[in-house]
Amino acid sequence: MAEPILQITGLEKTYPGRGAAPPTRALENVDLDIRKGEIFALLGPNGAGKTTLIGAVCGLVRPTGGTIRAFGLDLAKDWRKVRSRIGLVPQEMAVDIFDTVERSINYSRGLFGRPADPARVEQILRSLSLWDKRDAELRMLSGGMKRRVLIAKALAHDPDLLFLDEPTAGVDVELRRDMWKQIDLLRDQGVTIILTTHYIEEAEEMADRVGVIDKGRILLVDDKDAMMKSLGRTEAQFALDVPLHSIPADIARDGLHLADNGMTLCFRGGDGAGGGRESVADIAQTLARLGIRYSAIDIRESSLEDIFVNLVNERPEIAA
Ligand SMILES: Nc1ncnc2c1ncn2[C@@H]1O[C@H](COP(=O)(O)OP(=O)(O)OP(=O)(O)O)[C@@H](O)[C@H]1O
Repeated sequence: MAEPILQITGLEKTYPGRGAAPPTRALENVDLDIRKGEIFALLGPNGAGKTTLIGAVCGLVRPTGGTIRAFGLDLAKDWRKVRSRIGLVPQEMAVDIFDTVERSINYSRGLFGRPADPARVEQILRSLSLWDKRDAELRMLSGGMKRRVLIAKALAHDPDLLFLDEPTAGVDVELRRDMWKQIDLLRDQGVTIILTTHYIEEAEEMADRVGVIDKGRILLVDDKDAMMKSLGRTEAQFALDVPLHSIPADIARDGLHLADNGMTLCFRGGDGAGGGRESVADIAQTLARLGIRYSAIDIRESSLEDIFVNLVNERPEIAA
């Protein structure tokens, strides 16, 4: 197999403690390979280490251990070459706010050694609906427009690897749609994309692979579809007409319990590949045969969000 576009091995980051605060081990022995051209979603709760991981690859955070290789180069040795091929859309703007939109995009392009290319810059600005604002000072822009500028700045030097840190947190629907259009376009151009998101449905829709990180450790990395198949579950709730005091032996199985004082029969099980639905059909038929009536069945397949929450919650605490 071709060498991954990004190869992270044994990455460690411990932030030193300040005053009475102890040091924080933000990344613990992180191994991660990113394939060329994929969209990889990194999911994790607040403080999991997502921004630290991105920061380490983008040179904003100095790792305390491990190695990072990108494009076949060692980041520690060929820092400039590697960084010139990486784009980063950070969570917040940390730029000269008196600059104009166009100047700041041109600056970003020049920063990574790309020759001036007004046509390309115009294309980027137009694709993000920023062309009309090109002469506006950044400080005059709305929050949403600032986010668009951050994306434009990250794209200005045509990176091969793009990081988006919480790209759609707090943005309006229109910007979110534009953002995903952009990401689709970039994917078609062969750009590799790594994003962190709290909107798990977006990862579900867009990502090829998903990694779950919690407390500085990677818990799981898998193809999204495979993950949803192997960890997905079917959930069903039967709203009973008359309460049951116990589960009849004929339908007894793992994942079945009563709730609402016996008024709801709940099932959770299956394999995310249809097995759960068969069980639900079987339960429904048996209830009918036993003359146990119900007014409704509420059935749903678990989402990536459920899988993520379960993974993070089920993880045993690591002894300090
Ligand atoms: N500069 C810093 N100094 C000390 N501790 C830090 C620093 N930056 C982050 N941390 C700590 O490192 C841990 C990981 O933080 P990080 O920002 O990487 O998490 P995250 O997954 O990006 O969280 P969020 O989803 O809230 O952005 C947290 O415990 C955080 O408090």
